[in-house]
This record gives sequence, C-alpha cells and structure tokens, in this order.
Amino acid sequence: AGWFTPDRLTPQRITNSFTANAGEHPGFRRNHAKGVCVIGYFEGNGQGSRYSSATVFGQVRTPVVGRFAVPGGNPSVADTSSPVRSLALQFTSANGEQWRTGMNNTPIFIVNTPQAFYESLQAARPDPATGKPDGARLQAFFKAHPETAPFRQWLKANPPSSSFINSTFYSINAFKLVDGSGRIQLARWSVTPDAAYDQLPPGVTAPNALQDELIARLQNGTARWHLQLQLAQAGDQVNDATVAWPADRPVVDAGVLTLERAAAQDDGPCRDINFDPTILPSGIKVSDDPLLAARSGAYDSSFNLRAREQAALHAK
Ligand code: HEM
Repeated sequence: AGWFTPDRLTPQRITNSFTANAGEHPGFRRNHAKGVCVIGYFEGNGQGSRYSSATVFGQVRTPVVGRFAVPGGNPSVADTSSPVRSLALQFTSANGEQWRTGMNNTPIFIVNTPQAFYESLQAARPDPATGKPDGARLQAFFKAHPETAPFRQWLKANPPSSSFINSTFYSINAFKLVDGSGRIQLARWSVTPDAAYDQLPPGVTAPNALQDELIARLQNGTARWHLQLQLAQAGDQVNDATVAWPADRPVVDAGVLTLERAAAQDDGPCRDINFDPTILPSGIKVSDDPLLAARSGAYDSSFNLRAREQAALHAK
C-alpha cells in the first residue's frame, strides 16, 4: 500500500528525482545511464534444478543479453567516478521464458525501503553552486538512517575493482526458488568472475576506462563468471537488503556465464531492454523485499520515458 497512492511515493516521483540530480538526458536510463551492451550465454550444470524448476538451471545453454553500467543518471560520467559497477542480464529460454536480473558489485544495498531510497536521492542532490552534494545534508541522512552503515562499511573495506571483468555482481534482493513440487527456498544470487579481483590503481580517470578495457578484453577472448545461489536458512533476513547473510550459508554453483562480445548501448541489443528484476521464469518468484516492487515501478517509468524520447530522437 502507499506505493500507488497519489501524493505519496510513486515511480514517477523516483524517476523525477534521478532527473533532478543528474539533469535531463533524453533517451537514457534515469539511473545507471552510462553503460555498454554485452552478448553471451549461460550454461547450466543441473545443480540449480535441485531448488528451482527454471529451465535455465538444467544442463542447457541459454542466450544472454546483458549490460555493464555505472550508477547515476548522467550518461557521460567517468566510469571510475563511483565505486559501484553493475551488470544486468536477460536470459531467454528456448520456450520464450525470460529471466531478467539487475545486479550491483556490492552484496548489500544502502537502504531497505523505497521511502529511504527516495530520501537518499534528495540527500545526494548536487548543490547548484558547487555541483556536489552537500556534505552536511548527506551526513544528516546517514545519521537518520543507521541501516546505511553496513553498506558504507563494505565500500570502505572493499576498494573498487580495476575492471568490469574481475568484479562480482550480486542480486542483493532475495528471491524464491521454487522446485517442481512447489517447495520454496529463499536465495540471493551472484556471478563471480574467473578473473582474479584486482584493485583499481590510483589515477585512473579516463572517462571510459572501464568500458574501453572491457571492449578490448572481449575483442581478444571471452570472459566467464560462475552463477552462485546463496541459500537462506531459517531466521535469515530475507526482506532486508541492508543485511548480509552469514558467510557459512550453503552456495550452489549453478553454471557458467560466458560473455563473448560488447556492443555500444545507443544501438546495441540492451538499449531497449527494461532489466526489471521482477520479470522471472517459472521456478523463480519475487520475495517480499519491498525494494523489488519499487524497482519494478521505477524501471518501468524510466523505460517508458526513455523509449518515448528515443522514438522522438529518431523521428527528427
Ligand atoms: C528502491 C530501490 C531502487 C530504485 C528506485 C532503482 C531505480 C533504478 C532505475 C529507475 C533504473 C533505470 C532502469 C531503466 O531505465 O532500464 C535503475 C537501473 C539499475 N538498477 Fe536500480 N534501483 C533500485 C535499487 C537497485 C538495487 C538494489 C540494485 C542491485 C541489486 C539495482 C541495480 C540496478 C541496475 C543493475 C540497473 C541498470 C540496469 C541496466 O543496465 O539497464 N537497483 N535503477
């Protein structure tokens, strides 16, 4: 309740907030505006089928269109301006089912409710005089939201990676895996790279540093990640994206994601995909995490705005 009530938090108020922070960039995503398309496939090894009836988890190869991106609504921001990187994936099974997931390189999120996310956007709004967020305002937000502490701690303890290719990406939100008999297992997933993590060296400021490195690497070979399902146990926080689960939770290696090539986002196959994380195949369901419904609404609003703008740009 509340999410669709006028005068309260709506998807449009969220997308307007991104625009207020980053300026107008017609045709681009309202968040994670800067990115690059990737194309490849996922090969399931059958292990995930113990928990989910989703076709992708069988011993089968599924085509994938994805997108690496950096956060914020400005499509010309420098790749290394934020420690956060993202990978969104769309798996399309032979029967036409789709699994779309948007993942970030942090195992937890900064807040756990749509309202707090909205407030974080207000708190981070650049001061028109300096072009930078007001430090005092941000600190006041963090003080009022102690749930942001683990995320900020994690960023301090984990310096940004040198490449998209050596980053791990996490679903953060929990989902329900449903097996053939209807049994439910709460899980979070991640993709962990074959390439060893390496810290971003100081002084890398070239605007397209991460994109250029990715494109060059994929011109010379493929890049691989293992898709891992982390299984919740009774008592784990399954509706709170700010809380990590204990490290000893079982992890199922469900198969290998291989990315083969990159394509520019202005005309690549990821441009017109809305990576709404609630678009799921049978065998995976949304959890009660309140961020998921909010994400779906905001991505939908963002997609409709940019699709309309793209159409207008091309009509010129
Ligand atoms: C209430 C919380 C959130 C809101 C309102 C929100 C909002 C948005 C919006 C509006 C977009 C642009 C979508 C488009 O036009 O296609 C976006 C992109 C994205 N968000 Fe979120 N987001 C939230 C939380 C998260 C979380 C928890 C994650 C990570 C697990 C995440 C990962 C991503 C990714 C990966 C993209 C880029 C998708 C792409 O490359 O197309 N977001 N977000």
